[in-house]
Amino acid sequence: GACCSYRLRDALHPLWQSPLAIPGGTRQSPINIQWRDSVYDPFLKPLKIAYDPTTCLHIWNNGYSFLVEFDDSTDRSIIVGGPLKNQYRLKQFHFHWGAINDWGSEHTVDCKFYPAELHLVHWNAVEYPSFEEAVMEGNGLAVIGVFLKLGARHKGLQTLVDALPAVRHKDTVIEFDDFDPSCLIPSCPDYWTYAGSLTTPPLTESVTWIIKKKPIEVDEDQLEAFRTLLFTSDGEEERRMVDNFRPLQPLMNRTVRSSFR
Ligand SMILES: NS(=O)(=O)c1ccc2oc(NC(=O)c3ccccc3)nc2c1
Ligand SMILES: [Zn+2]
Repeated sequence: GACCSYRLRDALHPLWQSPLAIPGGTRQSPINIQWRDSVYDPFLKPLKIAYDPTTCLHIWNNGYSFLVEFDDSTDRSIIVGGPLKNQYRLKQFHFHWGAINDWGSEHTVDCKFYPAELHLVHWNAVEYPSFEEAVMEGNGLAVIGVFLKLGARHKGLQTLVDALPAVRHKDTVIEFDDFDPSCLIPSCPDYWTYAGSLTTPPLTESVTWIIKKKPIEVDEDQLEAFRTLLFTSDGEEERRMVDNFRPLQPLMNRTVRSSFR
């Protein structure tokens, strides 16, 4: 493959005892985005993002990452347009990161890792009654991926970082309200999009991925704050929450489209 031997790394990857391949898996994520192989699609619309900060509920450490969850009982926080035929409701957002700045993202661009990657997870509430139903359907989910790169301190991220000590251990949760995650999304409209899957169990092939071309900048202290979280519960032997990203998966019979020339 372009950057690495997928299967073996996936099968051996400590974090996910995933089978060598998902039975019949033809659209697994993450993937390497080879810029020159992506195909400009002039019919792709701009992505419209409309989040209501009052739908923000809480932050919790689920033992894989830390998630900020939203009230998805109405259409108050949605995305529409882009490659999507329906509007999708925001369910949660979370991050993936490395032990050091040389790696951490799930997707790569021309085989380059970023130190972290943000995922904003949405579900198709037009066609399905719940997230749990949508997660089983090919067009059930839409995840916006945003790369984080080392640079200037990110003011919007800092409110999140300040809350992390309270969710250091697995299965801890704190109330978190009035946060608008659109402050974490670059204003540049350019994105790549492809048909993929969840990158942690259940690994279902239900995700339309929308990967922003431009990264956001965060500083070293903010990345280090992510690395103070733990995979383990209070009282267990501490294991630092780092390298919570899945190995690259084969592109197989897929094309990555770009919204930009
Ligand atoms: N790295 S990923 O591909 O974005 C990814 C991977 C696996 C995921 O499982 C869930 N489940 C919920 O959010 C959920 C939240 C509340 C209730 C039920 C499910 N979201 C995921 C996103
Ligand atoms: Zn993720």
